[in-house]
Amino acid sequence: MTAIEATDLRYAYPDETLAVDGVDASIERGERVALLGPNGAGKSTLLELLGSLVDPDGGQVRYFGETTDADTVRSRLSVLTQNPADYLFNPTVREDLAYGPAQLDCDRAEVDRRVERVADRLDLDGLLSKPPFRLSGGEQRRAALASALTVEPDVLLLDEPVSNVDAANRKTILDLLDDLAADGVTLVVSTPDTELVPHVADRVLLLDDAGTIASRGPTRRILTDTDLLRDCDLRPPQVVRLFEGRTADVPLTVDNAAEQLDAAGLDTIE
Ligand SMILES: Nc1ncnc2c1ncn2[C@@H]1O[C@H](COP(=O)(O)OP(=O)(O)OP(=O)(O)O)[C@@H](O)[C@H]1O
Repeated sequence: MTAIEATDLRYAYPDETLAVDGVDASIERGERVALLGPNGAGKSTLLELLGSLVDPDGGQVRYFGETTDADTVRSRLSVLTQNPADYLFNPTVREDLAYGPAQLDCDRAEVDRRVERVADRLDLDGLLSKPPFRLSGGEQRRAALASALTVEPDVLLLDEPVSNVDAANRKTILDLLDDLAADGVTLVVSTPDTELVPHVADRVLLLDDAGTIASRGPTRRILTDTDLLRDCDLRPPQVVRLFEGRTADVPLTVDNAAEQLDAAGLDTIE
C-alpha cells in the first residue's frame, strides 16, 4: 500500500521564491527514501508538504491509499523539522515527550511507558526532568526526535536528522532508524549529504536547485552516477570516488569497502 502519494506539488514562499515545482512522489509503506539535493534545492519544503505541515499552492498529497483526513494523518505520521523548538515547548523534557501521545488520548500508564521507552533508546533518561531550553543543541535535537517517536508513527519524515550530531549519537540515531525500518515504519529522510544516504535509504529522490526532481531510483544507481550527482552540485561519496573504475561492484560505505578488500585478500598493504 502507498504511504504517501504526491501529485504535481508546487509551493512558492510569499516572496515568490518557487521552492517546489511540479514534484510527483509515491512512497510505499515500509520504504526508506532519501530526499537528496544541494542546499536550497527545496528538500525541507518538500518534506513539510509531504508531512502536511504546509499546504501546497498546487497539486495534492494523499496518505495510505486515499485519505487526506487531518486527524488520521496526525495520528499516524510524524515530521521532524530542523528546528527543535517546534517540539520542545513544555516546562520539562518529560512533558514534551508525553505531549504527542496525550493528544492521541493514550492513558497515563501508556504515555509513561512510551516516554520511558523512547528516552531509554535515545539516552535521554537523565534529562527528562530538565527544562528543554537548558539542553545542549545536540541534546535538543535528540529530544525533538524522541517527541516525534512517542506517537509511534507509521510514517516518519526527518529533516537532516544527524546534522551537528556527534559520532556516538549519530550511531544511536542511525541504529534506531534501522530498528524502526525493521518494524515496518516508513522513513523519509532529507539530506544534502551523500555519505549519509546509504545508511538511511534504499531509494533516492534527487532534487536539483530548481525545486524539481532531477532523477529518482535505487540508492546504488543514484550514488554511483557521479556525473549526475556533480550536475546537481553534490559530491559523490568518498568511497565511490575511490573505487569508481576499479571494481564493477562499487561499495557505497566504508564498511562495504572493507569487506570487499578483505574478500580480495587486500587486508594489509605492504
Ligand atoms: N521562509 C522562506 N521565505 C522565502 N524563501 C524561502 C523560505 N524558506 C526557504 N526559502 C527558499 O526556498 C528554497 C528552498 O528552500 P529549502 O529550505 O526547502 O531548501 P533545502 O533543500 O532544504 O535547503 P538546505 O539543504 O539548505 O536546508 C530556497 O531557495 C530558499 O531560499
